[in-house]
Amino acid sequence: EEQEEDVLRELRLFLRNLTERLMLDRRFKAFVKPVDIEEVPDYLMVIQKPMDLSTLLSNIDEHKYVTIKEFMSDADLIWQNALEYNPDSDPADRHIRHRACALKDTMRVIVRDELDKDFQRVCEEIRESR
Ligand SMILES: COC(=O)N1C[C@@H]2C[C@@H]3O[C@]2(Cc2nccnc23)C1
Repeated sequence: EEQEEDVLRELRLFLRNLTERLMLDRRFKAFVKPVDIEEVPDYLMVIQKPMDLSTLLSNIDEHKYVTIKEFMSDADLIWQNALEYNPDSDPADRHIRHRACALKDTMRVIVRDELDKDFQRVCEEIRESR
């Protein structure tokens, strides 16, 4: 019903604002666009489900997410993939893992501090009703 679409519109506004803030943070530059498969030819041999902030933004606009949990499942792929593909002790790998951990923590803190718990529950009820 219309009230449900009002709720989902507000969720999309929150998710776009969150994603755009992450995209503007220079620590997360490596996560803004998909890893370039021409530059990194073995990437898809290691990573089954690539994800990046621009793809998250497209998914939001395509109404893919009805709950914060669904969004976070995709968003978590970004830092999980980075930890998996860059596991070595060399400085470059350690640097991107550090940024991946900062992305994980930053997302969670913003959601905890800024997404109302009752609003989250309403979104879950909509998902369960569909
Ligand atoms: C989220 O980003 C990543 O997981 N990576 C891993 C790739 C390995 C290394 O850094 C990345 C891009 C790149 N391009 C050219 C040569 N080497 C690299 C970014």
